[in-house]
Amino acid sequence: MASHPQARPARIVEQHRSGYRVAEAPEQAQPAESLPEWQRAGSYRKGELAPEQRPAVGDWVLVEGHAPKSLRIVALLPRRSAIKRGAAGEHYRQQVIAANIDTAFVVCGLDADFNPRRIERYLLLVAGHGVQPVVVLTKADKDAADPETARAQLGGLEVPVLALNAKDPASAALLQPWLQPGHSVVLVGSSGAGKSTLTNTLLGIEKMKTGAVRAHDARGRHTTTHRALIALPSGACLIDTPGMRELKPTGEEAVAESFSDIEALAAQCRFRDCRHAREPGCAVRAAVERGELDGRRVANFLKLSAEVAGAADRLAQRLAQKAEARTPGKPARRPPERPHGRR
Ligand SMILES: Nc1nc2c(ncn2[C@@H]2O[C@H](COP(=O)(O)OP(=O)(O)OP(=O)(O)O)[C@@H](O)[C@H]2O)c(=O)[nH]1
Ligand SMILES: [Zn+2]
Repeated sequence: MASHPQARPARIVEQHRSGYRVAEAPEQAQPAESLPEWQRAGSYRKGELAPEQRPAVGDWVLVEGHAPKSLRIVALLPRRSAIKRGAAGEHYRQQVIAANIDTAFVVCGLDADFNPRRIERYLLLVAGHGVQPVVVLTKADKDAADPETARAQLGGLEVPVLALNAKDPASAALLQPWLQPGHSVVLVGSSGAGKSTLTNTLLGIEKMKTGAVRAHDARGRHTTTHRALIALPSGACLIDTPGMRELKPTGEEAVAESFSDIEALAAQCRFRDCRHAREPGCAVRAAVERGELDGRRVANFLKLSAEVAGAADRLAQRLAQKAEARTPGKPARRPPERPHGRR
């Protein structure tokens, strides 16, 4: 504020390829011009602003001027929390899904789309930084829905698991504890899970387009195409996101927190570096054999741990390269013949 005395705070409510929409009050979304360094989309090269350093939906910014002609963003304010994933592609990159979030609803249908392993992956990505995850199982009204079996398959989770009919306001009212005034909630989940249906029900009007799902696998058709922050009548802010096909970790996730049941058992394994495969005295495998722990959850824990460790290595490499590029007196680009990783 000191460097922009005329500026006013506003929140990013939509992010498009062509730019941002910001709001200074509910229902007041306006297109705003952004800083030139945020507009250079496309390939992220060394020295350029990384995608996670640009504003995302939910971010607070400072704006000057007035819509429709001269409203412009002059600064990005520090984030309280951010939900991120690893971006698709060869180079290490992060993508911010939503910023300044209190709660993440991980939405999954109680139909052919129900997949406990995918829910575990979502939970791993959204947890941490003060974001509280809640599993929301939709389509509980369908004949084939079996919330109790679904809950049993999610055994071990230490997060609330709710089953509801996203089309029914009375049923969606189960979510009210997380939709208090001033709270920000993001909806994540695969296409067709019912995120837009839930948004419309909570809003009381058909604001978001919803799509029919394919009968054979209950997958949706990616009806939602961009992220948007919506002010709910309850006073909460809700961010709907398009279904994500790929959910890569960034390397910053706390696997131990998402799988605290397995971590607690692992502390009792005979070997401290037990990989819970064939080692004698493995407490994790013993729990699986006693039927107290789902072997598929353990397999997913090992898979996700390896993915997070791999991403963490790539992140460390990127940070080292950046630090080197910033060292004064050194050329920003290394000659190609220098051996990789040397400082
Ligand atoms: N019976 C029933 N149908 C639901 C429920 N939730 C969603 N549906 C239906 O499932 C289909 C997909 O719902 P959407 O809300 O479009 O799904 P989405 O998660 O927003 O999907 P994307 O926008 O593609 O990411 C629609 O036909 C909804 O009517 C529910 O709780 N009960
Ligand atoms: Zn073990």
